[in-house]
Amino acid sequence: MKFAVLVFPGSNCDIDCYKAVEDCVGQQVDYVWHTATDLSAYDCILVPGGFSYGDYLRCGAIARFAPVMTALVEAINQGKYVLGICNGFQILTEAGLLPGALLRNNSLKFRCHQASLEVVNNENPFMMDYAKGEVIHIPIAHGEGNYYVDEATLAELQANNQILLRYAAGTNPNGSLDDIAGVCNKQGNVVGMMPHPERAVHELLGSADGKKMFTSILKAWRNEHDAAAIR
Ligand SMILES: NC(=O)CC[C@H](N)C(=O)O
Repeated sequence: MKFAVLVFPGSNCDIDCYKAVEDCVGQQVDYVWHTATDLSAYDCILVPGGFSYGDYLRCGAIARFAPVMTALVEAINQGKYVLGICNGFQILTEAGLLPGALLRNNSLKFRCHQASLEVVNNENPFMMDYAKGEVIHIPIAHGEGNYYVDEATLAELQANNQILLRYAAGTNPNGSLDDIAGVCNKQGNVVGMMPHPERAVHELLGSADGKKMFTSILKAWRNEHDAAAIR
């Protein structure tokens, strides 16, 4: 399985994502610059956190126009796996690849601390190794993580089981609607989340709870490919 980590001017979690792939699943991984126009070599594309284009206009609002985004849409349409983390999540919503928008935290402060999350859906390919209802600890670090969707879209997300992660009851750090910390698209191959699983891949970092996102996606990819080989 081959991973890509997209790099925009201002990305600052690209190295963490790269190392997390190496450490958690030992698979091939490349950095892919925002000007790239071909992602056909990759099975899973990580859109890392940071401050792409300095967060000017709005977080993710400029990155969505980068040349690599056309290739990303193609990859998504081919069913490849995409995980947007923090600024990556913001970029995916700005690009219309995930529903909703990330508004300023209701505190108007940048929040940077360990967060407790509840696994809402473990049927998604990125979530298979977690148990449904499990509480996990993954850090957050954002100023604009306040997830918002209109009422009709929220009902759709709930009905389609597209909410993957919620902040544990009473711990919502940013005002997100319905305590939402992570969602997927209707097809399930595109996931966006504000917490940083790549920063929680070893006990030495304070938690290893993010590791299963990487092991899950490898397992999902292998299952899919074994099934294809049998057919
Ligand atoms: N860690 C991040 O990716 C931060 C995202 C964005 N710059 C924010 O502050 O909301």
